[in-house]
Amino acid sequence: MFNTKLVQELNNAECLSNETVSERIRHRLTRIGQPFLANDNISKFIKDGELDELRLEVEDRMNEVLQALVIDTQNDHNTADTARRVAKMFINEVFAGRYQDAPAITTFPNISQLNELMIVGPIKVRSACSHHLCPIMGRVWIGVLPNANSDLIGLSKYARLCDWIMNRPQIQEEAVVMLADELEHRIKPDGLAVVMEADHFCMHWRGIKDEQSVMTNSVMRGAFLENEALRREFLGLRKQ
Ligand SMILES: Nc1nc2c(ncn2[C@@H]2O[C@H](COP(=O)(O)OP(=O)(O)OP(=O)(O)O)[C@@H](O)[C@H]2O)c(=O)[nH]1
Repeated sequence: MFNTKLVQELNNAECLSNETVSERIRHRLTRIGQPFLANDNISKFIKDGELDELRLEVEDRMNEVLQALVIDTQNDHNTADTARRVAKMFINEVFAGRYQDAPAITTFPNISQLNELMIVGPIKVRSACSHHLCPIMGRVWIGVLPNANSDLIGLSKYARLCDWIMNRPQIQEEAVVMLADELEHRIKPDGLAVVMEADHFCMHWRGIKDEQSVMTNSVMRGAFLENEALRREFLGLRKQ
């Protein structure tokens, strides 16, 4: 049961407090025990206008990071505006999948009762690893085995969903599972397969500096798990 008096009191307390916007949002999340890990979406907890405030707060803190790196942002024309650019990039672009609602996905009934394997890909994916915030660049293939009761979604929506999931700090193993969960929930197919193949710049650019290695992982659900021939067909067609 919604306690309107309590909600009102909490809203009043928020208005009166000196909290920063990130503290306000964090308190809303912790109050109800909602996780806010790097690859969680928290859009439902952000009120109108607060994303602009959040961007300004990230800009301030990014400026502090640059100060701590002993970069003279006052006199260096190249970095004078870097904090603002980075904050905008994090909130509006590369981590937007944390702060924005899921893309609108129209579903269509499976009138023709399609029950054949369908493959979409390669879909280009871009993300950043949760450990170093270095880029991850890769490709995804999705296999769907619909049934008569499945909902069909438009082709472009596979790429939009990938974008939404990957525009967060991620690790690849969790990203494929998140993507599979979203697709399964929306399409309700008999089988679902997701394969991701990605370059991790935390390995290429820094650290071990291995240019060659690529990580490939997959999630197989339903018919793709039970039916080896179907799985082989999907993996074979993906290679082509
Ligand atoms: N399993 C997994 N590991 C990842 C992913 N992205 C980056 N990593 C790895 O995460 C690890 C972080 O390891 P740490 O040992 O804590 O960090 P580090 O000392 O900077 O590691 P080095 O990269 O070996 O220098 C590194 O081995 C990365 O290569 C991912 O998507 N999945």
